[in-house]
Amino acid sequence: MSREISLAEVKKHNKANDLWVVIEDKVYDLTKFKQEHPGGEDSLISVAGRNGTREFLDVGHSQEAREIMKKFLIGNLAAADIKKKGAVGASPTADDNVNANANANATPKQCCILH
Ligand code: HEM
Repeated sequence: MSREISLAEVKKHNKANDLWVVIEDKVYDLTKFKQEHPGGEDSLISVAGRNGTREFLDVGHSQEAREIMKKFLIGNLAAADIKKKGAVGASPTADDNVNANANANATPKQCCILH
């Protein structure tokens, strides 16, 4: 179950009879589940082909619901699409800093006599 699926791919499955949803960076095929969903078909159709994490969490789904959803997991949201979502306020990681320092040490100091 480690298939990577892009958001663009998820968007193609945005219909009642072809219904994929992203929840917490995982992709679910809920086409067959929608008739069984205690919250009704319409709620799932309303998030078809997109990220439904907020809607899913707003309901406060039970642990039982979380068990059921595992059966419909088809893959993980592609890393590139996860990053896009969380890009706000991004700061350099510790690794970036280590590399920056390493480079600073490795590179001879520039002469500023012309500036
Ligand atoms: C794989 C995904 C999902 C599964 C397995 C699932 C399962 C369930 C289950 C078992 C319940 C009964 C209450 C509970 O046990 O929490 C429920 C209720 C409900 N679900 Fe979902 N659900 C899923 C996704 C969603 C999404 C994406 C939405 C909204 C867009 C949604 C909206 C609702 C609503 C509105 C209820 C009714 C809550 C109530 O009656 O108070 N569900 N769901």
